[in-house]
Amino acid sequence: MADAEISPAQSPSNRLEEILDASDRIEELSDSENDYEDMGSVTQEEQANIDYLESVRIPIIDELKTETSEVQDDTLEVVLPFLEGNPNDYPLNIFGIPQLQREKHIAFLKQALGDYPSGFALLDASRPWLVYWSLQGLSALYYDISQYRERVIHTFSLAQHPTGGYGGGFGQLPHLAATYAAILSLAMAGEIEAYESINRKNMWHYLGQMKQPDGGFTMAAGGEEDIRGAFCALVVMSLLHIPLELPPDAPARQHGLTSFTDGLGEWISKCQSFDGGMSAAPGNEAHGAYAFCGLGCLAIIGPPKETLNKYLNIDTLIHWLAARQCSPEGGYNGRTNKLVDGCYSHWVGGCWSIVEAATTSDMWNRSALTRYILSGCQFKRGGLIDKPGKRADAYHTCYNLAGLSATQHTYTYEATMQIDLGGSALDAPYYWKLDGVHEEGKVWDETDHIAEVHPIFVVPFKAAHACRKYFEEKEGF
Ligand SMILES: CC(C)=CCC/C(C)=C/CC/C(C)=C/COP(=O)(O)OP(=O)(O)O
Ligand SMILES: [Zn+2]
Repeated sequence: MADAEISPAQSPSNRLEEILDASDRIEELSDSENDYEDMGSVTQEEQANIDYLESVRIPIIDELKTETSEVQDDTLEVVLPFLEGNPNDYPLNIFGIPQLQREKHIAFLKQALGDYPSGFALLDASRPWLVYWSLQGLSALYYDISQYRERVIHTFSLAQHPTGGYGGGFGQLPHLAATYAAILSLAMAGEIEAYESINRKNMWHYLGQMKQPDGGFTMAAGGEEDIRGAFCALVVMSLLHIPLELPPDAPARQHGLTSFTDGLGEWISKCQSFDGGMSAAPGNEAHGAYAFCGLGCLAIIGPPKETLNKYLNIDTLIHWLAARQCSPEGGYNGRTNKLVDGCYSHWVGGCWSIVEAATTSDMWNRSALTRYILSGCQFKRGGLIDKPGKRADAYHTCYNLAGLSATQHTYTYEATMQIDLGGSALDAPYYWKLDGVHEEGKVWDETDHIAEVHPIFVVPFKAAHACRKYFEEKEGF
């Protein structure tokens, strides 16, 4: 037999080859062992070979383990029992998958809108997010949120900064993430009182301060410039019908920029990484949450078919997005070599509607994602989670449900007017239409049905549409 001693100088690929050889030979020999058994004998030499190969195979596999592969093994150990069985003992849908625990999730999100113990003071700056995640999660579950209208208006009237934009609460400096969550919450709460609580003129000036000479946006004055900034700003501008023209006091004007969209597509283009994904800022590691921000932003600037083709390499993007869907888990991870997590059901799963509006095909495994969410991400006491063993929170509840909604619906983008890429009126709220319920290969039944979620604004369609319409019909600020 060839010398199978493992030399430390061997490359991992040589070792891998050796494992595969060893495995093949063990299989061959095992087969022949069965044949010999049938014939009533197995040679001593064959048995020695089997024993030897078994003894070298295990150490080689151990040596190839890395920190990442071990965490991945640990993840499979917790996820697989949920995919193969029903450890939470939930009733099953007609496809044998745990049913959506709608009432428990509603109760969890209602609680998330209530009071918090003092230890949660650290989350104070994220208060707008807690409101948004909870309201959007409830809406996705078909729960009527109108009872929260007054509270939402009150909360955000206090969090609105006198110079524009929103902070985490009264007296806090404005931040684009808080501003994004506040505007989406107010759009969901709806009606004139909510819309009129927003100081749009100050918002225009505030956003003007965030616009950078290179085309991107910072998250706060003097803060980091990243793709979240661009997405948050464009979502707010589109929903509030903020003028595209930069305000006179915008610092970017001193660098020759006149419009909020000047240089924006080019800046987002630079965020596409070498592997096809999208990163927070040019040159960084690609991540699913940033991919959604980048694609969402391009889909607001103009029709995805035009903007994605103009600014991105769609082929490598599709390759990278598809590679985020984990096997055998079925859910998505956020970046290469990382773990499956229920929130990426939206951040990555939600990218497909935009990509499919620019291409045509159906390129992801909706039923595998559904299985992961329903089997692995429902917390026993309500709310949804990252993966089995984790605790529920409003963030994971909102984005698991948004991802589940994406698996169940198809959308179309129909621009009814010709849009100039450099100077559109950011009309995206009008152009996305619900195409229908996705039935092919479905593993969810009526008890698991989730409301449609706007593919870009991640609120109910009617909330995005009504808010934009209100401001479009209003004269001046
Ligand atoms: C609209 C808006 C403001 C969007 C922001 C979206 C968002 C969730 C950004 C987080 C991105 C990020 C690098 C997570 C890594 O976390 P990790 O290292 O804990 O997780 P991982 O291992 O899954 O990458
Ligand atoms: Zn997560």
